[in-house]
Amino acid sequence: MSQRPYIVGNWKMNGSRAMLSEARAVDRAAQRYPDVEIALAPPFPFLGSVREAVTAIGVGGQDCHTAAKGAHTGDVSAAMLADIGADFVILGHSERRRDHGEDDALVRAKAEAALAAGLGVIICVGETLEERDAGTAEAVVSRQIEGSVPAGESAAVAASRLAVAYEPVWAIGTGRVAAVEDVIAMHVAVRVRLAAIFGEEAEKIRILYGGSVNGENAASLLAAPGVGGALVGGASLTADAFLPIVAAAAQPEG
Ligand SMILES: O=C(CO)COP(=O)(O)O
Repeated sequence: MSQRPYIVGNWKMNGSRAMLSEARAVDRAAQRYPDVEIALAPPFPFLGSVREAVTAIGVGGQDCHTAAKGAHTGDVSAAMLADIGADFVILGHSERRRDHGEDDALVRAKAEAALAAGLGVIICVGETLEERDAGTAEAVVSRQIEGSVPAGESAAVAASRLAVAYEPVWAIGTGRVAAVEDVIAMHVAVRVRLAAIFGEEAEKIRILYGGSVNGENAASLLAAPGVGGALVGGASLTADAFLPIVAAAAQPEG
């Protein structure tokens, strides 16, 4: 894979202004890892401050609305994210699908809005434990890709600004990381679906793994064929926990 590995910290609904110091520490350390693309997605209230505090890493939101503006109390548009200097947005995370009833069609509409606003997009997919046990994990994830990826985009836009995060729901926040061979198989399934939509440019779309990634398991996950990076939750909340994952991405063979 030609692109740099992409290591993204999703702070979810965690943090305070005090965590700006963690973002600054990650940003300072980023200079040591020019071969890794590093980014953080803080909660909306802190997004602007983090953006102003860092220079070497990307900054993104955790959601956006489908509309550019209007009467949508509590929502944030992709245009607003772009306006404050955000680089990307995470869309369709399983926690939003669960907490806010987001379905594939809505995720796709948000992705279209975000790409139109010039942002990068990370679309999250992943099966539940019941679906994995029933042997339907690949079918579920293929269906999510088909439904939530903006197929009308040009392959060139997808190749440069779209990423997919495979995050098995049962591995998120549980300490139970997926087996490397399962991660490889799922990433192949995602890639096949993306290739059906975008043709050979789909090779360039980064597919990240997410779910209990930490400094110990990152090297073996990131060395797996087809794994273009990691979407990290709990271990992204401090620079001390996050930077070993970045270091593993710089030398994935460990
Ligand atoms: O959901 C995740 C990232 O988006 C993964 O969270 P954890 O790393 O806490 O398991």
